[in-house]
Amino acid sequence: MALFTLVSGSVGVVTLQNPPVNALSAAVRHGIVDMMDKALSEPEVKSVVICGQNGRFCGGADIKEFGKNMTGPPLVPMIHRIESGAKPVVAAIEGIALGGGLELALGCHYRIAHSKARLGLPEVHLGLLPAAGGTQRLPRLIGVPAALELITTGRYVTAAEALRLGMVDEVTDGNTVDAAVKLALSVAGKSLDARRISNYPCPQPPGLDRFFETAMQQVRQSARGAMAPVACVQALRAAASQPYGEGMQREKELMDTLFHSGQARALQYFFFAQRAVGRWSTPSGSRWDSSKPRPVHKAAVVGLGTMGRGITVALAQAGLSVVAVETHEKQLMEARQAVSGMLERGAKRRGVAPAYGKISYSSDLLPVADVDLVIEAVFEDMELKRSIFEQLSEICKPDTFLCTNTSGLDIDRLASHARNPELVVGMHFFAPAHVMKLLEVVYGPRSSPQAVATAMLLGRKMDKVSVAVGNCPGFVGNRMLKPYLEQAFFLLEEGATPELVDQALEEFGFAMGVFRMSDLSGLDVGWRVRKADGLVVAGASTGPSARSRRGFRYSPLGDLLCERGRFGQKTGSGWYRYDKPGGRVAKSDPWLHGFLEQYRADHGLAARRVDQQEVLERCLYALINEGFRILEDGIAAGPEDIDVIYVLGYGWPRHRGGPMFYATTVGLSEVLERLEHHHRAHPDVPGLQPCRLLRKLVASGSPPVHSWREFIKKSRSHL
Ligand SMILES: CCCCCC/C=C/CC(=O)SCCNC(=O)CCNC(=O)[C@H](O)C(C)(C)COP(=O)(O)OP(=O)(O)OC[C@H]1O[C@@H](n2cnc3c(N)ncnc32)[C@H](O)[C@@H]1OP(=O)(O)O
Repeated sequence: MALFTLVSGSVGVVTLQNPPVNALSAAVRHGIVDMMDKALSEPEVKSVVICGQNGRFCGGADIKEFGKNMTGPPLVPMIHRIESGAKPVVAAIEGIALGGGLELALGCHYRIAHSKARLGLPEVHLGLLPAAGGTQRLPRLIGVPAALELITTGRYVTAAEALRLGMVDEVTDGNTVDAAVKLALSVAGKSLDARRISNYPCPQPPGLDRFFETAMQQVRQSARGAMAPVACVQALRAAASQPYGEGMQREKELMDTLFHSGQARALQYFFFAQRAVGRWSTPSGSRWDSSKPRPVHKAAVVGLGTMGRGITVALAQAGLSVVAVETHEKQLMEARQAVSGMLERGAKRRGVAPAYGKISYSSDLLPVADVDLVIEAVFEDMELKRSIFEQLSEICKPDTFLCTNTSGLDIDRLASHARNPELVVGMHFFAPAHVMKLLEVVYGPRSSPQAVATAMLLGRKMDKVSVAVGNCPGFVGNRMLKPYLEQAFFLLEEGATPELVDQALEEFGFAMGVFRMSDLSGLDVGWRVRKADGLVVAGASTGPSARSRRGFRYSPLGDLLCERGRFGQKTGSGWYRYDKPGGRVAKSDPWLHGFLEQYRADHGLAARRVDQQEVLERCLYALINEGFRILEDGIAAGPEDIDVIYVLGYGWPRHRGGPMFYATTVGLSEVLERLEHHHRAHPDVPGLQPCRLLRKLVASGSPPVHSWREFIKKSRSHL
């Protein structure tokens, strides 16, 4: 909806009304068209201001309408009517002007922004491009290179940057609508010829062809198979090389393809999934809307290794006072220096002062006595963590929340060493913790709803997407990683190479294949876990038991590399070789290939041809199958939780929506059939045995992903 009011006798103010973000739903578009007709036709109206209700200009097209039958006036002619009208129109931008909202503002003749407003064209994150003239007007206004950067990244800019770039005419700290009315009064009756952006020539970057070739190369490289960024470059190229009308036609053609694509569906699903995870629930009935978080003003981080440092920075940047504890003096000094550097770089990027003063450092635990919440981030060792929890229980206030950054240890066991087990939750961050968006909040059977709610909110404050998950070995992310890694090892035994497996996964869209990733994070991490699980048998053996544990197939390949000191990048060799310890560029390693051949010979394994499709099916479907088990077990409440964890924490390509969404695009019955096929070929691999929930979903006609939560709830008692 849109409201019309006449202000100061001659300014028509059109207010968009569609909480919470004044998205351009069909009703809003109808409202704008009607109110603009009124403003342009009524003689007493000399100029117009467009603004949004509740301090938010406009969040763009209504994403909830996509994928449905689109009705109502289309955006392009609506914006054209505003631009070509005879009366000056001023956009009063408060809060946000995003996507179609910014395109609407670009169709206005003047733009005033509040100093706290953010502007951007984020369509690329939804698998789209700004197709209401954004790709044609923005480069005409701010130049091709700046427009290209904003449109291909979807980055939001502050009002100050928008002013510098020339996107807005004025920035105000005061009342934006009042300032816009004042401007509207002053420009009434003046010529609009120089204010219609579509009439501007598009400034040509020098060496047009070369410029776009380079841009296209860079975008293709970072897009990892996503179509929208590529289409954005194509639309910008049309803006730079064709008249406005033809550019608009090209924009439309590109949008028509994107709008109906599977990638757009996946990315739009993911947009809502990131928000859905905030509405968490647990099997015991705790819920986001009935659990009140407690305020956290002061927090402590215990253990200042890589994770602890990142967590300290993220807490300080969120405005909390932090006590950072490291008992080894030398490491404390190093950590202090590293944290200061991270704060400085972060502050520079965000254009604010570094939050040095928020952090106090200590080599003992005593200063944590008055904090509201502690995050323990020491070495992944249950005994060590147990002893810290016991000490914290003595030192801290009785109501202090005790959180652990474990990536897989038993939260409930740790809680049993705390004075108040109900105040214990896991806060599993991902490295680097001040950068990565994901936080797994792990609740044990004794965690109170308030502890979960507090950790979830704290994560949001730290600019993370928090996902609540239940307690089990590996939680959600690492638990699903296990069958994925296992399949990759088995494929090597059967004839594949790390290069072949990684190439298949990277072409699928992963930032890194499984072996390059394993080299980066360190092979010793998994080795330690397998040792703790009693799976590692020292020394190479070739008997029938060498490749079997507890009656199931097991590959000792990772263990054998670790025994040889090949821990990955840090030691200069792992599944690949590197120039030096700490080197980053993975090179194919002839030693490794020889080692695999010898291994197969020792174990009587005949190498066979493994193709990319088999790599994807074995690795990804095994991972997805574990995802279904996690849903079945109630460890994650819905598929959105799993998908958010995998995209934000494990490099799953966003344009494929996450593993559970991806399964729906393949077809659940196809996933089931291929798992059955691979399980028949490898009956000693339980990870390939389709789980009951998957079978049940297929038997029920493969209902859409958004209905799984309800489906699981209803069928849990029968599973
Ligand atoms: C073939 C021709 C077709 C023509 C199609 C025309 C295409 C037009 C291009 C576009 O405009 S696409 C949309 C571009 N806009 C965006 O991508 C905005 C995305 N939103 C955000 O970045 C944030 O939501 C925000 C606006 C900055 C607000 O952030 P905040 O943290 O304050 O709140 P949220 O929890 O994110 O959102 C609150 C609530 O609002 C819902 N929502 C947000 N934006 C939209 C939107 N554009 N359409 C519909 N709904 C929106 C969001 O989902 C939350 O609701 P929920 O119920 O919790 O999910």
